[in-house]
Amino acid sequence: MPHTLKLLSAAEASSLDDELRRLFSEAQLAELAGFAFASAIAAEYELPRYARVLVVLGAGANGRDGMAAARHLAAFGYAVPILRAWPANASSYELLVDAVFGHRYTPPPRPPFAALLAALRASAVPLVSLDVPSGWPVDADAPPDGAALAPHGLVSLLAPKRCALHFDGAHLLAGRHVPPPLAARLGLHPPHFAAAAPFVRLEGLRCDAAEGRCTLRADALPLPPSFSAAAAVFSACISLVLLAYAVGALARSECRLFGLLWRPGLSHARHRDDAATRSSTRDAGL
Ligand SMILES: NC(=O)C1=CN([C@@H]2O[C@H](COP(=O)(O)OP(=O)(O)OC[C@H]3O[C@@H](n4cnc5c(N)ncnc54)[C@H](O)[C@@H]3O)[C@@H](O)[C@H]2O)[C@@H](O)CC1
Repeated sequence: MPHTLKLLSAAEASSLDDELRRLFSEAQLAELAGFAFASAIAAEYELPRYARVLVVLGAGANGRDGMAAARHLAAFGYAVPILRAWPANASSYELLVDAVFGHRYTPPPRPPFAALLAALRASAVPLVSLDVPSGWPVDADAPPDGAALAPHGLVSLLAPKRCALHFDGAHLLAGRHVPPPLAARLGLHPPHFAAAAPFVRLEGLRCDAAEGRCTLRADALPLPPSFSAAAAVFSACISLVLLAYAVGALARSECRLFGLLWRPGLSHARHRDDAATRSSTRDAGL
């Protein structure tokens, strides 16, 4: 069964924020999102290929979480400098991280952000956006125009936003700190995350803008623990049966090779023949 992802509108994303702010402090939210974002980036943009990273921050919570992600990326071994302005050597970086706007952006961009988005758009360095590609209208039914950012990757936070319908690059989902009862109440329906991973790659994702939904191919998701345990037991049983069969076949072929094939009927017959031979030999006085 394919898994249908819940896509949040800007209003639904804001309600989720309000719920989370009742449960966590701002600092906790930043750390949880920052670590999850950084872990997803590190998995998709591995060291040493993407060692030099430029994280571009906005003034809202998306920028705050981007700052925390930058700190975690630095702890993972990436080189993430702290700069006050767009650097002259931006093209020498190996990865750009867009944490300018999240789901509370309303177009069009005001100065100085219009110039910043244009610089990000013009760069040939791979770009990954956090939660929302900055400048994309969150609830848009149509794909963004040609002047919008075209990120290589998108790491959605907690649930993809509606505009993700129009994104067809590498898509990951980060953050699993929505308590399950709250996720159920909001109908978030998150996919299964592997073990303790704070993110999941949305491989096999198919978004249909006309239907207004994104589905994940069932076989592309990590299996829930109960399924993987059952699968492990099942495959162990199959392996044992095959092994036993192979050992039996090998033993039979070895026996044949040395003329030792044991067949109950045959061995009894031989035994009888031997006994008959012995008694006739005795009778004959030999
Ligand atoms: N850590 C967590 O668990 C959570 C983090 N969240 C993050 O917080 C983000 C939402 O944060 P915010 O509500 O602060 O909003 P944003 O981070 O989207 O930024 C809003 C900021 O951008 C400015 N802005 C909006 N439109 C603009 C325009 N046209 N031109 C110039 N400036 C503009 C606003 O004045 C405000 O300062 C989410 O996208 C997500 O990244 C939230 O989803 C809540 C949960």
